[in-house]
Parts: sequence; C-alpha cells; structure tokens
Amino acid sequence: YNLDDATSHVADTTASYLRLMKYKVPPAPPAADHYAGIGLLAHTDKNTVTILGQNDVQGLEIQPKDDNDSWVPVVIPEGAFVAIVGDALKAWSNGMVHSVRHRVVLRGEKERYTWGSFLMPKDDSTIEAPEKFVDKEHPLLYRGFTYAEFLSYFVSTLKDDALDVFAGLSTSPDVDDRDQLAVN
Ligand SMILES: O=C(O)CCC(=O)C(=O)O
Ligand SMILES: [Fe+2]
Repeated sequence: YNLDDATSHVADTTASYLRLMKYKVPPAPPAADHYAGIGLLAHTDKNTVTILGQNDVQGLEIQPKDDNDSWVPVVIPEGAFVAIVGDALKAWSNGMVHSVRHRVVLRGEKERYTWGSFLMPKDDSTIEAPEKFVDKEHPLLYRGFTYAEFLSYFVSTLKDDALDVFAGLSTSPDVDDRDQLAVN
C-alpha cells in the first residue's frame, strides 16, 4: 500500500493526551471475589493508538482475536513501550489492524504505575477507510463518522462493541433480506 496521502491526513488530524495511572495492590487474600485483582476491566480503546509504559509491575493482558474466553499476559520488558490499536484506527484501516480487547490484572504486592499517551482523531475529523483499503475481498466494514459522534455514542451507552453497533455495515445477505421484509 502507498499510504503517503492517507497517513499525512491522519497525522494532520490527530490530538493526544497523556494520562498517568496508579493501580493499587489488591487486598489480601487475593481473589477473594471474582473481581479481586482486576485493575481495569476488559475494553477496547476508542482512540487511534495508545502508547503505554509502566514501572516494573506487569499486569496487562490481551484477548486473542475471535476468542472471547482466553487472556494472554503481555510481558513488557523494562523500558519498553506497548502500542495498542484503538477502534478509530481499526475503522480507518477497514479492519486491517485490530483493536485488541485488553485489561489489567494485579497479582503482586507492589503498586503498578503506567503512563499512556493516547492519540486521537480531532473531534470533527471524519473517520472513513480510504478507497485503497476497500475491495471485493475487503468490503467496507464501517460507515464514515466523526470521532466526536462516536465518542458521545460510546459515553452514553458504554457498549464495548460501540464501534460495530454505531458504525458497522452489515455485509451479510441474510440481514439485508430481513430489512427488505420489514420494509415491504
Ligand atoms: O494501564 C494499563 O496498562 C492499561 C491502560 C489502558 O488500557 C487504558 O487506559 O485504556
Ligand atoms: Fe486501554
């Protein structure tokens, strides 16, 4: 892919903020209830890309694509950063990159500190896959939308599958048939 035009478009329309997070040590005995040790519930990031760094306490876990049952710990080497793709980049790339579900689980006896740099589209920029990402094998997955619209939908519903519900385009003929029936 020649991304020159498209990437400069995204770079022009990006905002970012930095957030520091502190995760307390879970109360002892650990795992007293289902949520003990959960530092951050499972979610996908809604922005374009998040870059995370941490102190020496691990805890980030990701869910493999198309697998709602397992969690894989991400071991971040000291001084390294992790980049997490968010829903906005997934939509813009027409699903070429995946916004992975992730969570934070605390198991040790030390506090975990992380910092995250959250890159976001500007509120009024339109997120729509460039034509070069769309073809017969890769039909358009999401309609165009502005980041502000998407975010306010997410904040008002807190649906974790907000992207699919808000902007997902059905490519299944069955659903089209059902719509037809409803209209007729
Ligand atoms: O602190 C972490 O390791 C993850 C933070 C995170 O996923 C988020 O803030 O969206
Ligand atoms: Fe996150």
